[in-house]
Amino acid sequence: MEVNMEALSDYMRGKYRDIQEKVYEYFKGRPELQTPIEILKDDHRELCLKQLLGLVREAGIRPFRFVVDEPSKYFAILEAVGGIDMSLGIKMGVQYSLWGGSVLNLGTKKHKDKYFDGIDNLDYMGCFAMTELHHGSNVQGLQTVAMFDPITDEFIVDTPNDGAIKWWIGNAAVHGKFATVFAKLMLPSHDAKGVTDMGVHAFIVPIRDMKTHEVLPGIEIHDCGHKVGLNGVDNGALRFRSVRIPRDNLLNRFGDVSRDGKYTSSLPTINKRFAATLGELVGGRVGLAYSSVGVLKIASTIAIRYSLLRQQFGPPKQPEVSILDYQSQQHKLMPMLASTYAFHFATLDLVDKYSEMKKTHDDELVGEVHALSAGLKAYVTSFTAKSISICREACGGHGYAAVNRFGSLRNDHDIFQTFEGDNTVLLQQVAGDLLKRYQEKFQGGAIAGTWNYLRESMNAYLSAPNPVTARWEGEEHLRDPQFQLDAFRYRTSRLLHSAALRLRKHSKTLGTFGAWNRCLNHLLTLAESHIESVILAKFVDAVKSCPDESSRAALKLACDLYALDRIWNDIGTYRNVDYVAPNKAKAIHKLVDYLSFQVRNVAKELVDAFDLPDDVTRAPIAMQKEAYTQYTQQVGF
Ligand SMILES: Cc1cc2nc3c(=O)[nH]c(=O)nc-3n(C[C@H](O)[C@H](O)[C@H](O)COP(=O)(O)OP(=O)(O)OC[C@H]3O[C@@H](n4cnc5c(N)ncnc54)[C@H](O)[C@@H]3O)c2cc1C
Repeated sequence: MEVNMEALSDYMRGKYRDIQEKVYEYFKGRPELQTPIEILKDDHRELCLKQLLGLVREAGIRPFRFVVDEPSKYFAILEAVGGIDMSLGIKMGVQYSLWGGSVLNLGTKKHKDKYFDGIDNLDYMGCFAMTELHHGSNVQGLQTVAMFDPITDEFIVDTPNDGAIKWWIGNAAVHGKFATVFAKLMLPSHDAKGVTDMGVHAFIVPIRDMKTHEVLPGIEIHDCGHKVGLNGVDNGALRFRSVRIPRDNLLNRFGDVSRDGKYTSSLPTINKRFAATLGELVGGRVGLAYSSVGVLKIASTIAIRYSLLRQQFGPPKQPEVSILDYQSQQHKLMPMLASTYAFHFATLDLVDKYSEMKKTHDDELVGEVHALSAGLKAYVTSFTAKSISICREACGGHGYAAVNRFGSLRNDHDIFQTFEGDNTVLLQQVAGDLLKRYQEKFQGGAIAGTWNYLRESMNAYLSAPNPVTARWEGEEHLRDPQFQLDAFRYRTSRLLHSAALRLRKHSKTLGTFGAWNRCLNHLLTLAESHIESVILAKFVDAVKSCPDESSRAALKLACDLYALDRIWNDIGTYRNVDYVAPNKAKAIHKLVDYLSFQVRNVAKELVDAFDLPDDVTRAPIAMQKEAYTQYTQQVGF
């Protein structure tokens, strides 16, 4: 199959390739800003700061203005910067999406006026201090307090016990001047308790002197130390002892305190305010899902370029064959390549939806972006984390040389599964959301947006599988997107329906919490199944919309492989309920192997279309010219 490379690259490029190229060009021209393979933690942190300063002050790329106004552009910069050094991507994310984003999204005009320029030009380096030693995922369990003092018109921020020490806070150990601190807002009251807890709010707390950079009185900061990866980011732990901040430092978009100590909010309950506050922070998740695809592109590009080059064994008296010609290598790498494409389109769509949500604040879209960002972040980052190890192994011994990148990619990316919401916790939000929609459906309500498909597939599920189609095994049928989508959706509907029944049954004896835990693995499978369905639907659309015929054909191969590989991975489920008869299961398996072989034949083109220059992939074994020579030179020959 001949693929029109220009057309395919164009289709994949997206609107913001120019700014990504500007990032690549800048770092190409500044070799002293390249992160060396071996670097000490403290040097890495300083280098990472220099990289960020260079990007903003020298290259003139100012990401902050895009955080709210043009998020797609912001995420494109984030992806490119992450390709330079993932620590840089995360440091930039801490500065602009977390610290900056909290000021813009949780604060009001007075905060924007006061802090925007300093955050933008990096004079005001800042932190996002949510996690505590004892509480990460359970944000409502945070214990830091901010007590209002009506006499001085200030809040007094305190760490009441060791468990409440803020932990893991990016930019805190060395560079941060400010922190957005999440704390329980306490107001003095006239009842027996003497205080009222208004729930978790965000406050701007200066942590270092603007001129001397000394840590301010009442604040104690320690370094969280050397980490498994991302050592260019200075994560620190903070303790507050009666630190006074002006009342104005409360980020007061969702709740405010007046001069005389009265609390006002447009939202009626602590839970609603908490949900609104956390809801404003989904941008971080969108960014991680999107950047994780960027990492997967780099890892799969290195592994596939090398697998095309590398030759081992062959038929007797004939030249050796490329290792990508082995079925086992195709099995490791081709479904991964297909998934990378699938995730590319799904996360681009998420970014578009997020940008739209930021403009319209439409309620339906807000709900959709929340569930989708949680699901995609969890699903994609888990997949990428596993894939990097597969890539390393697929490249044999040379995959283990640090210069070929898999070690740092794996170590730096690993934590994507945990921060901005632990994946297991996020998937539960997706499952909870699906159950809510399910109940709404049975109460006669409408199912819209991403969940739309459940309307039909739930009905299909509730009637028995069709014994005739269960036997259809022709390639045309198996490659029909309708069959693939129906199969994915059938599985989700089945898991959803059975989860709802099981939860109802167990909650009678175990209560809601106990029943949820009893069904937890089932619920996680449900969430993953839903996300896979959403991803497939986006991929199918992307194939259809591709204007160039040859690119469309290559994408269709990848899409079919993505779909059938997933069905094959879960074939037990389909067989158990006779959705797929034995002959069909066998045909699916054969077709997955055949499609892997077909995708192998366009693997070079599919990888090239990611358009990652050699100075971004950087692994010598994956250079597009003279890879072996560059590799030997690397070690000194
Ligand atoms: C490098 C790094 C940088 C970070 N940067 C920041 C930062 O700048 N600011 C900030 O505020 N925080 C930051 N964090 C903290 C990060 O957000 C938290 O680590 C994350 O939210 C997870 O919380 P936890 O570590 O307490 O994990 P836990 O919640 O304790 O999770 C531990 C395990 O328990 C499981 N678990 C927890 N709850 C459930 C449940 N309900 N059901 C099933 N399983 C469950 C999880 O799946 C996980 O496997 C950072 C962390 C790291 C490591």
